[in-house]
Amino acid sequence: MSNLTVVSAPGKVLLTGGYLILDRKYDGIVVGTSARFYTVIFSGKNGKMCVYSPQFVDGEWEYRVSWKSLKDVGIYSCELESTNPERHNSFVEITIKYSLSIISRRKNDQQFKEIVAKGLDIYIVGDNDFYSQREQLRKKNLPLTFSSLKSLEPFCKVHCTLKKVNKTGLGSSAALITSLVSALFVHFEIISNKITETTNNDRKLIHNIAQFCHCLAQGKVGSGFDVSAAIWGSHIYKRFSPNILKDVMDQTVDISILNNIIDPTSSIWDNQVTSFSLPLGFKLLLADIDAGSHTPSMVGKVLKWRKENADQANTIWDTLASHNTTISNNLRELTKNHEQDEELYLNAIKICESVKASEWALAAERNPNNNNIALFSATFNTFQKIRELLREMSELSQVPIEPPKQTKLLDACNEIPGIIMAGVPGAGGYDAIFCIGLGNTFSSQIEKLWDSWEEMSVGPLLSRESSKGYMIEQINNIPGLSGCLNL
Ligand SMILES: Nc1ncnc2c1ncn2[C@@H]1O[C@H](COP(=O)(O)OP(=O)(O)O)[C@@H](O)[C@H]1O
Ligand SMILES: C[C@@](O)(CCOP(=O)(O)OP(=O)(O)O)CC(=O)O
Repeated sequence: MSNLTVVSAPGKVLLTGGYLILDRKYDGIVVGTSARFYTVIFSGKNGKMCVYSPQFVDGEWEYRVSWKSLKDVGIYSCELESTNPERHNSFVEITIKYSLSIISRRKNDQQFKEIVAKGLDIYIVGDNDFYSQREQLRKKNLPLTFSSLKSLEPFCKVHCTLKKVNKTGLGSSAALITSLVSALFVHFEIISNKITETTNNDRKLIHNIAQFCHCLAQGKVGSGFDVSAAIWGSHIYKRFSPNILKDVMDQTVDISILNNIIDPTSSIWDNQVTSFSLPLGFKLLLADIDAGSHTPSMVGKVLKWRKENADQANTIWDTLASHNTTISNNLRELTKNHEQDEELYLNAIKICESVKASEWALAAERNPNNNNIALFSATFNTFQKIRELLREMSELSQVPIEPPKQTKLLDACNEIPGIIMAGVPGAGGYDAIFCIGLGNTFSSQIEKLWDSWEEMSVGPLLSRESSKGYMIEQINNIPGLSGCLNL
């Protein structure tokens, strides 16, 4: 068994399907980000489970591990007792407790007990993009730009506690839990430590456990798209039935029952992962807006409105779903077209990257032999219709999903040549925007627009799309990782 394990998991952006994906009838496009969480595990020495998040003030938790024997012979549940009862990180505690309990069920051997008895040192860090870097840049007198962000050290300190940190909405808890579960399962050799040998059942096992831990830590069974992105990277997501986890959402759950439920061969899991990634030449840019919205209360209000206005809501939901499907079909067709005739496809990108999307229909007429241009134009128009419906939802439910201030900013982004989709990710609100453009020339113009936008403070993020899910890493291949662990 190796003494050192490193596993990373990506953040997420929900491009289509906000609110709809809470309902198993609908799906949505979720993309993985290049921003990742890293869990690093070393075999310990002092018999304790020590967890360090060096980016944070007070980011240290120390636990004594004990095993509670359950009714059947050989079934143990792991108990963690904090050596400092004033410090708690329930997301981390729940994840370690249930991961070790399930590992013990699957690896009831001497070696496992010896390793746990020695203790573990666990380090958790997230790429800078997960947390707002405005304060760091202000302290260094740097403007809020891509190049200032690039000048920050990797995994830089945020100078505050985890409770106070401003998150950017990339799904820190899902990426953290997924990287922690998978690192523990790799460390104890339940799943292979070679990414090339990772089987689909390995991913399913980690997925099921991470969904359970995330739901328990959040105190509710959510749609789970963020954990799914951390496991599989970009894909088209259809949720699992909430009933699968409803009855085990309890800290006193019987581990043998839980172990059966999370088993990858269990037929109860009905989530669907359809492979998807952005077509070649598409580039995703993200920005965090210094305003903030409270997602859970927005979700609660939208769902209440839907319940009270079922007919009207179902028409909007179904129309949105059909537009969302058009977007994913178009993008998948474009990927196929690129594979079949690269020259024609690249030519379409070249033509469209220097023209505003509202003029692509004309370009398509002028180039009738290149149907990629018509597909770009149709994708832009369909996404505009999706935005219209989200604004209608906003008005009817009185929830600012795409509020007027965001509309103004997104419309300005669409004026830049090459932009094919500009929208509010996930639940929407004032938190964030995304832009997807063709080719390379739009990035600098978007940066200028965001920098000069006066109505709101638009903070670019460095993340791009990365279609990969969780990965087993070598510590020295990740710039800045070993340095930030203060080893
Ligand atoms: N770097 C980190 N180290 C340890 N725990 C973390 C870290 N980042 C996030 N967390 C855990 O995730 C929780 C945040 O979860 P949540 O509010 O659901 O955020 P998000 O919407 O980003 O997923 C924190 O309270 C903490 O328990
Ligand atoms: C409304 C939703 O469908 C999408 C919310 O997406 P966000 O990306 O906005 O979520 P948070 O990370 O919780 O802020 C609710 C859900 O599916 O959980």
